[in-house]
Amino acid sequence: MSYEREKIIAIEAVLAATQLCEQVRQQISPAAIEKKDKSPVTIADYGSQALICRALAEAFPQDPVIAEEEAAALGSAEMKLQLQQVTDSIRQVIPTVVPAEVLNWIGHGSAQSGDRYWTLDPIDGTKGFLRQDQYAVALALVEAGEIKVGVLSCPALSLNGLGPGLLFTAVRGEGATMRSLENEASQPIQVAQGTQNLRFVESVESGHGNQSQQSAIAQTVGITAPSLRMDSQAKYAAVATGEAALYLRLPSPKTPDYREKIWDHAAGVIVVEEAGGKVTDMYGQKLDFTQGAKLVHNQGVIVSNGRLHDQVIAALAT
Ligand SMILES: Nc1ncnc2c1ncn2[C@@H]1O[C@H](COP(=O)(O)O)[C@@H](OP(=O)(O)O)[C@H]1O
Ligand SMILES: [Mg+2]
Ligand SMILES: [Mg+2]
Ligand SMILES: [Mg+2]
Repeated sequence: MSYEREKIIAIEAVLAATQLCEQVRQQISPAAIEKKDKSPVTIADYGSQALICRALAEAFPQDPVIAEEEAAALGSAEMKLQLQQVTDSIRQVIPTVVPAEVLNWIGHGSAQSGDRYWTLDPIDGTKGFLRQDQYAVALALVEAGEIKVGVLSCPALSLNGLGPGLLFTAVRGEGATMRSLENEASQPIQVAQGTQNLRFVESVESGHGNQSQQSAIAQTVGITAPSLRMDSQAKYAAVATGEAALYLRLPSPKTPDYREKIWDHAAGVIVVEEAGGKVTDMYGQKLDFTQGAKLVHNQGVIVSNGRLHDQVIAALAT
């Protein structure tokens, strides 16, 4: 089966959402709203989710969407001003939009499961976005547990003389490509083949991983360079393009029972796999995208150029 239409709609939606995020980031310094779990969210997270969910609902009305943000949080009485700000940010794209529609579109992303579903992170790396650092807009299509399409926009990323602002796309069996956000011309990407750029990437946020264990494992497999710390799924892009050989995300000792969210990985995983790399959990198991919003059967995420993978899993087992 061809996924051409899915790819085109996903790219168009992610580009529109990226533009909204960049406008929010550049016009005003984005303010953080605190969610129930104490993590931050912004006007741009909600605006991005609304735009992408609207596009998916229109093009693929049967497809469930499992997205990060919740309409109920933005729809409460004390959030009236923020809902208006989200609506205003969307008005630049859809002049007639009203707040109730915005809430409906965001709510379209509240699916819990599906055999064929989309998963969306409207802004991945919200903490990076707030620091004017790396962030991503990440959208993927999953069918029967297999990621089929991934679109990953990294508005603050520069690589190989392109950017800032890169878009990564992958379709299962068709390879992965990269282009600048401004220019449609795309080029195939590949993970590092030899020993060039023998370094690893990890989160900026120390609470999203185990940095001391990550350094120790990297050293065990022969990586002596200090880590490149980056917010968001831009880390997957770094491995997919050969900028880094490895991305390590081991469970934080502060949150040992944390389970990774599917939208934090799906788009990045297919981009790396189609660029020739490998992704598993810390035990070498495939990430299981059949269990709803969380990767309940997996812990830790190891992303590599393939060549280093078995060594890393072996080092973690000792
Ligand atoms: N204790 C934890 N361990 C691992 N990931 C966590 C975490 N708490 C939050 N996260 C996730 O880490 C993501 C950011 O990853 P990174 O640190 O690689 O930039 C967040 O995505 P959002 O920013 O979309 O909320 C959030 O889902
Ligand atoms: Mg979040
Ligand atoms: Mg995220
Ligand atoms: Mg997010």
